[in-house]
Amino acid sequence: MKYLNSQEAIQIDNELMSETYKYTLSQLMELAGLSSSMAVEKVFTKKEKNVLILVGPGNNGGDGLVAARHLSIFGNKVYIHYPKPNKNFNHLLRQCESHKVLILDDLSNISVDFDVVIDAVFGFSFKGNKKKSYIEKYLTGILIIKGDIRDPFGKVIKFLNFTKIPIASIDIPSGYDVEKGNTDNLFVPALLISLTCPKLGVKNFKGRHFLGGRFIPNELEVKYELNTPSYHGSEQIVEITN
Ligand SMILES: NC(=O)C1=CN([C@@H]2O[C@H](COP(=O)(O)OP(=O)(O)OC[C@H]3O[C@@H](n4cnc5c(N)ncnc54)[C@H](O)[C@@H]3O)[C@@H](O)[C@H]2O)[C@@H](O)CC1
Ligand SMILES: [K+]
Repeated sequence: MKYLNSQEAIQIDNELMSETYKYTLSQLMELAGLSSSMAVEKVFTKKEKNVLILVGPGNNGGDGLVAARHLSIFGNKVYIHYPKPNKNFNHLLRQCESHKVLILDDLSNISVDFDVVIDAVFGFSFKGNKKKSYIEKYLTGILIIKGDIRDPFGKVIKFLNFTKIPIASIDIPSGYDVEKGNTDNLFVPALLISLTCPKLGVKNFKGRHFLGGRFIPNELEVKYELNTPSYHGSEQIVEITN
């Protein structure tokens, strides 16, 4: 199967929503979030789990909001930490609320015993700024997160780095370089749900790895030589084995 570079991931996303293929973002996000929630259910089999979802500012965060709704509908107790709400996704937030998803404002003082934390902070549009963080290291002598992640998300990635709760990442672990991967020695998730196709940065990922987002027309599959594994029957996810 092909592993996408950042340019290809953006290009395929744009093509899906072009005049040729006419998908809307809402449709793609619904399928991305649904498949992510199904992979979490498959791997974390406990009933009525406590699930925490860390929601970022872009479309990866939107996938997280959709997953939150489905996981709640599946019978879990779902909380979201959503420090910078995106007004484009107000409808998704309202749907979460109406499906009893709770909002957790503060990550520093958690009283719930979570079974899994879902990383829906950044996807394929994450940009680190190495130069600035190396200057900071030179000035302070300390380098905790080298990727220069702007707050409030610096704190969220720090939480992922230190937590003992198993992590499930949507599309790519947040803070990883989309092409070079975990160059900053960040957390390693137990589960990864790649959408469309995995990104180059997770080529050496060793945990449970699923492909989701079953929306690629065959013409695009052929054009980009994706060679994705076949989904079975009505399944929305397929496990990738190395
Ligand atoms: N075709 C696909 O595969 C689909 C992808 N979707 C999702 O969309 C994601 C890509 O979404 P977007 O392009 O909106 O971008 P992301 O969700 O990857 O993140 C962009 C946001 O992160 C912020 N950001 C980037 N670098 C930062 C830094 N160093 N510090 C702080 N903030 C930073 C940006 O300001 C922007 O708000 C994919 O990874 C996937 O999860 C789905 O929603 C729909 C279909
Ligand atoms: K992510």
